[in-house]
Amino acid sequence: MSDTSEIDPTVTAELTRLRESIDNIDAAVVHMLAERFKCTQQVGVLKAEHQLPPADPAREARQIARLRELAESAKLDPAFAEKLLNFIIAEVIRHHETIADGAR
Ligand SMILES: O=C(O)C(=O)C[C@]1(C(=O)O)C=C[C@@H](O)C=C1
Repeated sequence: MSDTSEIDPTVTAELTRLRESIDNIDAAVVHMLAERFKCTQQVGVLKAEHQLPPADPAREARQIARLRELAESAKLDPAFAEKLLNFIIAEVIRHHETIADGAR
């Protein structure tokens, strides 16, 4: 059923409306992530300047616990929220390591 001419126009309109919201949300996610990475880049510079380790497992544990609680109250799968945060943090640590390598 890939031929849209066979789909009920009210269904197509509803699908379009929902996809417009999805596109707006995806744009917001990209902008929020860009802001987050701007902050973490500054953290990376600060850590490199003061010879602090790129990763802070204790901080991560607090972030994960907090995010899992937020996810639960928002009816989002806490395991998914944890995986997403870990994915983002792994990238941040990679950036921190690159900054630290450049400072040596
Ligand atoms: O808060 C820090 O120390 C950071 O470097 C930021 C951040 C994060 O992305 O939130 C990344 C790496 C650390 O292990 C913990 C948290």
